[in-house]
This record gives sequence, structure tokens and C-alpha cells, in this order.
Amino acid sequence: MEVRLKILYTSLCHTDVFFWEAKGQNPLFPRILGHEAGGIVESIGEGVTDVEPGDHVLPVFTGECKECVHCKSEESNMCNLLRINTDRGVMIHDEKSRFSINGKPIFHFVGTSTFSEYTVVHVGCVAKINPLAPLDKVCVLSCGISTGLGATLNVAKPPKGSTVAVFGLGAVGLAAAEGARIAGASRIIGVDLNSNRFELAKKFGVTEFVNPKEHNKPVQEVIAEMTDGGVDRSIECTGHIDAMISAFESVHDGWGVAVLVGVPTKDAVFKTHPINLLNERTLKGTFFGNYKPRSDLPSIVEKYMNKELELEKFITHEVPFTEINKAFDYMLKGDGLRCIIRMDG
Ligand SMILES: NC(=O)c1ccc[n+]([C@@H]2O[C@H](COP(=O)([O-])OP(=O)(O)OC[C@H]3O[C@@H](n4cnc5c(N)ncnc54)[C@H](O)[C@@H]3O)[C@@H](O)[C@H]2O)c1
Ligand SMILES: CCCCCCO
Ligand SMILES: [Zn+2]
Ligand SMILES: [Zn+2]
Repeated sequence: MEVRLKILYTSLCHTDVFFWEAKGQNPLFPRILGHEAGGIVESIGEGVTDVEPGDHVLPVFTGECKECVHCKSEESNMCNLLRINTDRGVMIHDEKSRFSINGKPIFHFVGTSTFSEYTVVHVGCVAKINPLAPLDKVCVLSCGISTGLGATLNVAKPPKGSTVAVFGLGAVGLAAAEGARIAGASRIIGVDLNSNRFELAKKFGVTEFVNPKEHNKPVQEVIAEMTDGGVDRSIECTGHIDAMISAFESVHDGWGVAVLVGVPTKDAVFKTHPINLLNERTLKGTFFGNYKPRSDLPSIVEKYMNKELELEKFITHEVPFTEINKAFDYMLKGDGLRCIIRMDG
């Protein structure tokens, strides 16, 4: 059930950085990071029937076996067999790694490990896509852009004309904002500690900006004042617990819905007074925007091919693989959105 992929393009998501730093995550080294990518099937293993060598594919950090109760549910993408597991550094079939140096194993990362010219993944973690789709563009759909878009369209579901706040204006957050724009939100309020994000955010429909550092009161109070009691929907895309709590407490009582997307540190605790829930605010979360990777990704790629979805505006840098550290530098400096890493260089 495994396939070997030749990775042509990969890009850096902040999740890679969090697990590379391993400050708030369990360390598991040496491991090959990377999970947002595009490539071609180089060879297939026993049991594989859905793809064949030469197919263009997107690997995904959370898979779809199509057999379990989650895969058969219309509401869940949390596959029992292949759902995301950040602490597993081996393949599920034999609990061994497919990578080694001098006989010593190198661990996998979320079943993808795309910072490599070749990688091995479970076929359930591979979405076969239109071979005409440019892999250096659609690779960003294999994580961040689909996640942000889906967090809004599939999970927050803002009604037309509603108000939406997006916390964290990186690629994932701006994909969430794009989802709000597509859904017809009347106001999209961007929240970020880095005011340099605000200019670029305008391209994604963000029209109002709040930097929590510029206020001497909690940002949820600032947003409540701006919106007569709170926004209808909020999406958090930062990975920081303070922003998660603020995103929840910034939605309107009675009907507001907050969606958590950011990857929390292992010791994070979500603290809010229960009355904030009793007042009929709803708190949700999502991996991969609730998309089923193999079933849904091909049609999202088609939306891009049909010019119903823009991806170029999420791509701000490109480097050869030999200069991958520049991608980390850009992200750690908050410079740009997605940096494409070309595996041919
Ligand atoms: N749930 C999922 O399936 C999924 C998928 C992809 C990424 N993620 C997570 O989404 C988050 C965003 O990823 P990204 O690649 O867009 O990262 P990014 O670094 O490009 O963007 C994050 C943004 O959040 C801002 N920020 C940080 N702390 C903040 C705070 N307290 N208040 C307001 N803004 C704050 C940063 O300034 C930055 O602009 C990360 O935590 C990543 O791990 C989750
Ligand atoms: C808990 C890790 C979630 C990772 C999502 C892919 O960026
Ligand atoms: Zn990611
Ligand atoms: Zn399943």
C-alpha cells in the first residue's frame, strides 16, 4: 500500500518550522520534514491500484483510507487509519522507516517527508490530480491553502454578508480570508502582531486590521467594539494559545462560531470561562480544512485550472533545494507567504 514519489516542488508551512524547532512539540530526530508538495509517482508497491507510475500527485499529511467510519462519514476527514500523527516517524505497515544513512534510520514526518528528492508514502495519503496542473503552483494546495480555505468554507461557514475575523495573516490565514471573500462576507478583519502583513492581506479581501500590540485592552474587546458585540465567525491561524482564546472570545454571543486551525504547543491549555460557551458561542477546530484529501483535492485543483481559485498570490518566494534554509529564514522573519522549494536545484 505504499508508493514512492519523485518530489518536484515542495514548500514550507509553519508546521514544519514548529517541528524543526521542537520547542513546543515532541522532538523526533533525525527526520525528514516537509509535507506541502507536488510530485510524480515513481513506483508503486504491493496492493496499490489507485495510482500508477507517472501520475501527478499531491501528498497530504492526513490521509483517507476510504473504508473507515470517518472516511464513510460526510462530516469527517479524520481517517482512523491515516489521520495525522506527528509523533509517528515510521510507516504504519511495518513500523520501519524507508529512509536511512549508513544503515541508521531517518524518521518520517506526518507520513510525507517531502524535503527529499524521493519519498515513500501510504497510497491513502496521495491525491491523484490533473497532470496539466503546474506542480510549482498547486503544491500549496496539499496543506496550507486548502486548510485555510476549508476552515472557512467547510467549518466556519460564514453566511453571505457576515463579519469574519482572521487571526494570523500568513498563508493559511489569508487562505481563510480568501474563503470569507468567496463566501461573500461583508467585513473581513485581519488580526496579526506583524503590521507588515496588512498591505498584502488586502489582496485577499481583508479590509480592516487590528494589531493586538497597539491596544491596551484584549483584542477580543477591540473587535467587540468594532462590530457591536463580536464577529459572526472567526478563524485562528497562528498556533498561539492567546490568539486561539481571543479568536473564540471575539465571536458574537448567540450565534458566533470560532474555528481553530493553528498547531498548539504540546502543553497548551485553552482557558475560557464556561459562560462564554453558555452564551451560545461555538468553538470548532479542523485539520486540512475538513477536506477529504483523495476525494476533494482533485476538484480543488480543477477550480485553480478553471481560474475559479487564485494560487499565485500566495507564492512570494522560490528557492532551489540547496537554499532551503532561506525558506526557513523568510518564515521566521514573517517575510512573505509561501516559498516554493525547487527540488531540481
Ligand atoms: N490544522 C491544520 O490542518 C493546519 C494546516 C496548516 C497549518 N497549520 C497551522 O496554521 C498556523 C499558520 O500557518 P502558516 O504557515 O500560515 O504560518 P505563518 O507563520 O506564515 O503565519 C502565522 C501568522 O500568525 C501571526 N501570529 C503569531 N502569533 C500571533 C498572535 N498571538 N496574534 C496574532 N497573530 C499572530 C504571525 O505574525 C504570522 O503572520 C500554524 O500554527 C500552522 O502550524 C495547521
Ligand atoms: C498537529 C500538526 C498539524 C499539522 C498540519 C499540517 O500543517
Ligand atoms: Zn502544513
Ligand atoms: Zn479512513
